[in-house]
Amino acid sequence: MPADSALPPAPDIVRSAYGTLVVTDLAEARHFWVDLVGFVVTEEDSSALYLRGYDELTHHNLIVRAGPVAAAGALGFRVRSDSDLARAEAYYAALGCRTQRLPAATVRGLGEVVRVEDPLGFLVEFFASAAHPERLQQRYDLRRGAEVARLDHFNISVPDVPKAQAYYAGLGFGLSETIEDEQTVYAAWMYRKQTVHDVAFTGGGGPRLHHLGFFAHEAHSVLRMCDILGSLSLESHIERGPGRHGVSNAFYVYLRDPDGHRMEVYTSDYYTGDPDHPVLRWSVHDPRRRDFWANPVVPSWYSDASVVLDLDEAVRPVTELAQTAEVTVGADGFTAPSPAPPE
Ligand SMILES: O=S(=O)(O)c1ccc(O)c(O)c1
Ligand SMILES: [Fe+2]
Repeated sequence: MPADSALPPAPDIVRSAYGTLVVTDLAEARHFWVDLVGFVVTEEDSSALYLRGYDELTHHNLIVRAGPVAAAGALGFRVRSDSDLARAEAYYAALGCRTQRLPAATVRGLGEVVRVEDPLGFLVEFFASAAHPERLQQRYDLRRGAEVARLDHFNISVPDVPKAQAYYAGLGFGLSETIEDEQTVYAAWMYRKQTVHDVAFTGGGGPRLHHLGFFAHEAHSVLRMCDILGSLSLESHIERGPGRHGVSNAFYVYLRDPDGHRMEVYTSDYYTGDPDHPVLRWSVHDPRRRDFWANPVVPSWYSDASVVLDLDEAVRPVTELAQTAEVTVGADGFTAPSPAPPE
């Protein structure tokens, strides 16, 4: 990767805005994401759903589209202006990445989009303009399920966390929290909007999408989501939690959709907008880091993630973890952690 100084200016990314999931049964997926979780349908046709949360003022936070293999498609970032689309093309070309400029409305509800295979192997899309559907922020009468407000973050599984951290730092992302020891950074959380993260890295085989994090305003929405699934004997969709994260301080639950794609209902993290915002570094030996009450992290949360597509819709090969695995070191409630080093 060329030194940052040799690169043209990076696009000005405002926030993580939408994820794209390929599902093998669209009707089954619609039941999960719309009927159960409660997303609003902005538009739909026989091949795709365009879904948004109740706070989202652009066209969608999630595209769910039918395909032969369950996989993650593009991760969508909002950029500040149209000129950032040209910046994105030049920036990624200088990184040696394949890019495409898509005419307006190629991605439903958006203006022109620059689609890129990024250096970590993920498909990302940059958009500056979007349609504004009906504003639903105060339509409490319509809210259902987890009452999802908007997309909050992408969590990606990567074989080399420091490489991912350096790449996103080059895009101007701030660092809010890490999990580390003297030898390794096991996970990191980075942001453009002024909260804990727009993107986070989980050490593991990659490129894979670990989860899409969706913000809800109230902790009771996390609990209500779990109660709804229990009432319907669909508790198998609940993978991890509910609980309180150590990192981010958010209250959370993780669900798996019918194809195994992971989503998080996430609420109550914190502000990171000051220029000197200090990084919070967690010891990998601290059992409270991933669940503040030290409830165990289930093994599947570390092992499972969604494969990702490239510009040609082919599934990307997965490179195995290239650093020490957190589960072999950390206190996760299911492995005997190695003794903490002497103080
Ligand atoms: O499990 S962690 O506390 O590390 C965590 C923190 C924030 C997240 O969004 C997440 O998915 C996981
Ligand atoms: Fe998350």
